[in-house]
Amino acid sequence: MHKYSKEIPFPETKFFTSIAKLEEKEDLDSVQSIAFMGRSNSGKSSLLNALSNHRGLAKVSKTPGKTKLINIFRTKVGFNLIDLPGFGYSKASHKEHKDMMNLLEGFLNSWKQLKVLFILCDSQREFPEEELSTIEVAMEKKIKPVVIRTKIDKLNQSGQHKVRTEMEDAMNEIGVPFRVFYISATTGRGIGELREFILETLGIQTKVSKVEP
Ligand SMILES: Nc1nc2c(ncn2[C@@H]2O[C@H](COP(=O)(O)OP(=O)(O)OP(=O)(O)O)[C@@H](O)[C@H]2O)c(=O)[nH]1
Ligand SMILES: [Mg+2]
Repeated sequence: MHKYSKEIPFPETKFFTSIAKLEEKEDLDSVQSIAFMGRSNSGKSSLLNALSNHRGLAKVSKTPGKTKLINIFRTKVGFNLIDLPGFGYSKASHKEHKDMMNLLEGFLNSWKQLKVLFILCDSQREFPEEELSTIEVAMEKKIKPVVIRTKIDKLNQSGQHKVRTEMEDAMNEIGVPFRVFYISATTGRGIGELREFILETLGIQTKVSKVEP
């Protein structure tokens, strides 16, 4: 049994593989998995790097639509961190958007050991209806949906307050509470708390055993 402290929780997260289609998944979904979905440019790859404390792990880009494949990273304790392709970037055609949404839906339908679906949304943007429906879809499928409002460093106090209110309204709209994290991959805000949540949800022991003096 690996024992991690909260401060250094995902050491040795490594790139495992990429797949373009769900038909290629074979038994990749036989270990516990958490996935990150969200619009292009919402900060999925940046968050993965911040969580694993590994700057160059997932490719970060100023050009939206960088991550087109399902990128699978694996931690030493054997769980998958999945960087899903971003959707909804302006240059994508209608067909590309549809294909991407089908891929994401197929993912939710077929990935066996998916424990948490993180839905990322840039704090500077309004929370979209499509993401709200995704929360409901995940709940129906008994996958825990968790919203992550990213790039919180870009907002002042009143802006942050507005984002919190927006999420309260979203919960009222669907009538079921869900967990929300407010994070910044740039300053590290909320990252520790998020790590703790992930490890607890996956049942991975977070306490480091005391070494005898
Ligand atoms: N200020 C700030 N910028 C951020 C933060 N997280 C990401 N960014 C920036 O946002 C842009 C997009 O980040 P990515 O992590 O590549 O976004 P993505 O969701 O993986 O995008 P796709 O791969 O296109 O789907 C980059 O320019 C990042 O540097 C953050 O917490 N704060
Ligand atoms: Mg990306």
